[in-house]
Amino acid sequence: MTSAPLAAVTGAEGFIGSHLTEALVASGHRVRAMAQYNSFSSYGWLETLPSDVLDQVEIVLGDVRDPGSVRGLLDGADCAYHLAALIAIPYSYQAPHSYVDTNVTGTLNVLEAVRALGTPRLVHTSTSETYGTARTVPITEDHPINTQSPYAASKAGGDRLADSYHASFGTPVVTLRPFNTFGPRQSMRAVIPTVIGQVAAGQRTITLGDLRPTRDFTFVEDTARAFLAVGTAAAEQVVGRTFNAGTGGEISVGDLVALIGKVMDAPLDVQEDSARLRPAASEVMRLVADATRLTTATGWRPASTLEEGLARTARWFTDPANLARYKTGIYNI
Ligand SMILES: C[C@H]1O[C@H](OP(=O)(O)OP(=O)(O)OC[C@H]2O[C@@H](n3cnc4c(=O)[nH]c(N)nc43)[C@H](O)[C@@H]2O)[C@@H](O)[C@@H](O)C1=O
Repeated sequence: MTSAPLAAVTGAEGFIGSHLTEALVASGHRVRAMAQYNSFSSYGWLETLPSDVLDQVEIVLGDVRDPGSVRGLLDGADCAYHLAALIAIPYSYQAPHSYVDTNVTGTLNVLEAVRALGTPRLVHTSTSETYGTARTVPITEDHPINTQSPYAASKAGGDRLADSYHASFGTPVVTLRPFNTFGPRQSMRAVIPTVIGQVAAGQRTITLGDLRPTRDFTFVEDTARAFLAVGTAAAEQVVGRTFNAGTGGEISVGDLVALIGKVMDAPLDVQEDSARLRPAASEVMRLVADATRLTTATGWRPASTLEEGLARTARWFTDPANLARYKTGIYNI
């Protein structure tokens, strides 16, 4: 009897990582999940997954900045999914060294472990932010890279390392470039949970930063399925390639607020807080995915409309049990 394939996941305790862990288990994988040690001794969102999922998950403490723990995580894995990253764009203006340590050196450590161990496949996580403000929409993978924040630069640095390892050593890496992912368990600092939280608290005037940027908001279960699709597709379809993952839909932040109001049955006004504005040349004004390459190679298509995803997200964030978890602070990852 052959045992279930083993997937090693960095960042498994985070927002997208925890959904990917569930999707991997549902599709018959065992998961070895790296959780970062912190003084709360928490395994982040992994702790909240149902026990029939956790039965298939081995949690190991580690940190992508530590080459030894990355190697231990990947040892014997059939596929590695590298999602651990610092992700908040505004904080990257304050602490750029931390972003390079985790997002660039951390990725280098994963690539080195894959090379040393001969891991059959690595799925590396990029971001739509690497494109900067779109010159043409929808954005294909051939769009120029234009990094407008230290965060985007650190992610592009990891992407370039991944490309160079494929070219130099034949490392079997696939790069997935998710557009704005949202859903249950997202950090309360992201725009959709911010608005839902304000509405749930009874506010009808919503205070945000810039209302003009447009984004392609993609429901987290669709993003998780995109990871699984590139992790399991035939090697010749995906290895050495970069794939956008997004719906192709476009909505401004201002119109998004109105849509959340519709979904939550609460007519909303919106006001701008200048303290929340990003430096003007750093804000990415337009991001919309062309995911044709991913659909052609793997058959992936988004299953949720924005409205359906928002409704599920609003239901989750208005459940007091879920909100209470954020009060500890340790789930804000
Ligand atoms: C793809 C990308 O996705 C995420 O980055 P994000 O785009 O910052 O995500 P978000 O959903 O919080 O913002 C969407 C838009 O909304 C604008 N916006 C206005 N006013 C507020 C506001 O008050 N709060 C927030 N959070 N955003 C605001 C903000 O300026 C931006 O234009 C990260 O996961 C990142 O890791 C990543 O890679």
